[in-house]
Amino acid sequence: MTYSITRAAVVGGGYMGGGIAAEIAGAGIPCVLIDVDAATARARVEQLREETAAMRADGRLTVVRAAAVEACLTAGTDIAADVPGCDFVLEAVPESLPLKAATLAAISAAAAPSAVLASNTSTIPISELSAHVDRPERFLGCHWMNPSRIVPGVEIVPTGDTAAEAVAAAEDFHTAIGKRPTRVGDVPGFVANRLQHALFAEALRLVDEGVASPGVVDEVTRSSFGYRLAAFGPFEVADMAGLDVYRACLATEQEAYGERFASTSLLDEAVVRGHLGLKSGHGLTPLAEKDPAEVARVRNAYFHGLSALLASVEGLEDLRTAAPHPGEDRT
Ligand SMILES: NC(=O)c1ccc[n+]([C@@H]2O[C@H](COP(=O)([O-])OP(=O)(O)OC[C@H]3O[C@@H](n4cnc5c(N)ncnc54)[C@H](O)[C@@H]3O)[C@@H](O)[C@H]2O)c1
Repeated sequence: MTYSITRAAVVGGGYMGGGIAAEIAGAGIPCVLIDVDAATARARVEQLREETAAMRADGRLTVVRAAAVEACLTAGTDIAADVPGCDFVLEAVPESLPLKAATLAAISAAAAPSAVLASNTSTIPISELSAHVDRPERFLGCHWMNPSRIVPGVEIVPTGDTAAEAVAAAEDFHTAIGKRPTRVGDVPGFVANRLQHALFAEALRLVDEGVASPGVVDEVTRSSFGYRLAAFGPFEVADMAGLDVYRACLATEQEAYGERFASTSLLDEAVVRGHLGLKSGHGLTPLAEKDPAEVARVRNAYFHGLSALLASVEGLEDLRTAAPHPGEDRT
């Protein structure tokens, strides 16, 4: 039987937890927000209600969703009082192992045995946290992305102990509230942050080596490969560019920068078999098997749409213009 989530709690109502609680409530599921104390939770819920009204006024939220936030989002008192009646409890306190361990232990002690418990940790392996809950079979990672009220992706991270039913419940729940859950393995940083942080670590090295300033790294990223990433993932991009091309590029970079740029057997074997991506009709993703003209048409439609969108977003360029420091005379 499918596990039904009819009442949820989010513990830690900060930047992420507040938005997550509002999203759950916006889908019509009663959600209680718990923070360090009742007054903090009340203030945060009030702020989320104001944010919801502003989003509604801007046309970025439907009347139904805004009304659901109003009706379903409440401020809690504490874990012991509010967690027992919930089927799903998400921990979203700051990224500190001891703090998360203590919070999860308190949640676990208060929760019904059948409740699904989750952590929104960005990088801590879920198996390290699962030692602090009584029922590891009901515990997993549910990693939302920032800003949580808009970005659809949620990484679902089971451990070796998580029961299949709890994983299915978390996936069904996130789908039902309008998110795009994706199951991934339990490693530090999971998939999203391991990729993001690899990019950031390399960006730091480029600046450190004097190759480019932070502003130049950002501009190159935005104006080149960053353009693609909302529509095409790295494997699809490689299939479009040519897997032999990517392998040759990696070989040059491996020679210069070492093992972190090494190819793997997945890419090597594809190239040896002549599976070079779109140009050979076989690659690492279904996109490689599509009609190249159709891929180009869809890709270009997306690029043109993105160009128009970027040009239409008011204030975007202002974010990149250095503002005078308070008291600084720029006249
Ligand atoms: N900020 C991001 O972009 C982002 C994105 C994805 C995931 N995350 C993860 O989400 C989690 C929360 O991050 P954040 O950015 O929302 O942090 P935050 O500092 O904005 O919010 C943390 C909240 O937890 C509350 N809190 C602290 N101790 C508590 C306790 N003992 N009991 C209850 N509440 C407590 C704080 O008062 C605060 O409201 C972290 O694990 C972080 O890594 C963050």
